[in-house]
Amino acid sequence: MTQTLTIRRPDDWHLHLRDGAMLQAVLPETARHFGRAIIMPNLVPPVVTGADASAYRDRILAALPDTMQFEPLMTLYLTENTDPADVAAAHASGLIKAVKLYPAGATTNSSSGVANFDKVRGVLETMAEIGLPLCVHGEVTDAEIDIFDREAVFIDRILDPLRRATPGLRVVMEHITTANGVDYVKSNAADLGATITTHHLIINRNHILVGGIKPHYYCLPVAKREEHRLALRAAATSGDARFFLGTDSAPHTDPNKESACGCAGCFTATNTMSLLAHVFDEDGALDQLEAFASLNGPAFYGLPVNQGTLSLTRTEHPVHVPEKIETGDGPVTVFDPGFPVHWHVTA
Ligand SMILES: NC(=O)N[C@@H](CC(=O)O)C(=O)O
Ligand SMILES: [Zn+2]
Ligand SMILES: [Zn+2]
Repeated sequence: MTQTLTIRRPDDWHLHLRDGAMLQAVLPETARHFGRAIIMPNLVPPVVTGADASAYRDRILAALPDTMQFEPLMTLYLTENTDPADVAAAHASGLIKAVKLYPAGATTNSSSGVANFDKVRGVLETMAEIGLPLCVHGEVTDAEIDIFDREAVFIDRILDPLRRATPGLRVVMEHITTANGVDYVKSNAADLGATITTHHLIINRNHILVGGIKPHYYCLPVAKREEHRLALRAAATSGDARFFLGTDSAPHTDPNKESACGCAGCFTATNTMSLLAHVFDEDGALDQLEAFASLNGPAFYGLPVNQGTLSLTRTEHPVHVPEKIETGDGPVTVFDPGFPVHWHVTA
């Protein structure tokens, strides 16, 4: 049976575009379907100042094919030396839409992140005053904390005290992976939101480890138990405006993933919208896909929804997705859900 769904053009509220040859190759994969994306600043070296963000934005727009329309929403990488005045100026000019907090050492390219939270208090207070959201990679890095507990411990030890110390600060918990994250968002007011990735709606930790290790399913925060995946699905498909799509599409070349010390990150830009339609269809929630992918994010960030629409059609034959995309840095494997997907992006 053929079935069609038309939604407002979606946005991606957490995206890694990288730079140079990788940027050139992955940008069209997102711009084909998405109107805007929050661009993660974890380049090497990171995007720290307004001047860095302006130059990176120019490189993104230069890499955008003429036939495509896409607006990069820039962010700054919070360091212990970040200048509140520079942040305020970059926000006032419209250049940046958020600041990103990486606990030092938590994930890919996070060595310049925050270790001593007292050092960023001034920036956070400025952000609360001007209404600029803080996007948070929510994992503690303490060696003695089990990697599967790092998100839950972060909420208790870092995030909740930080929010209490900075009233009015708007926070997005990025790529939540646990029921603890879902519950924490739900138990708070509208100044707290969360992004959920496509892959965390599909895989649990068994997918990574059972029957042989699957490097292309390894990302941070690492996928958790099935009960957590189900909590994420319930949140994403609920229509609750505090939950919205952030794919965390994070390209790494195959040699860097398929190695003795493989990089963290799943590349989902190519097939995210097909996968989401599949997931929402499976849960009988197709009518909530637009809220999750196209409406809730702009509402949180105080931006208008996109003009234009995206249509998806369910057909008898499954979608063909390339196994890899070629980049100037080497091949990048596209996330494979491990089941056939029948929802095609058709317009
Ligand atoms: N999610 C990941 O596993 N990796 C991201 C970093 C991040 O979002 O934590 C990356 O930049 O590769
Ligand atoms: Zn992260
Ligand atoms: Zn990310």
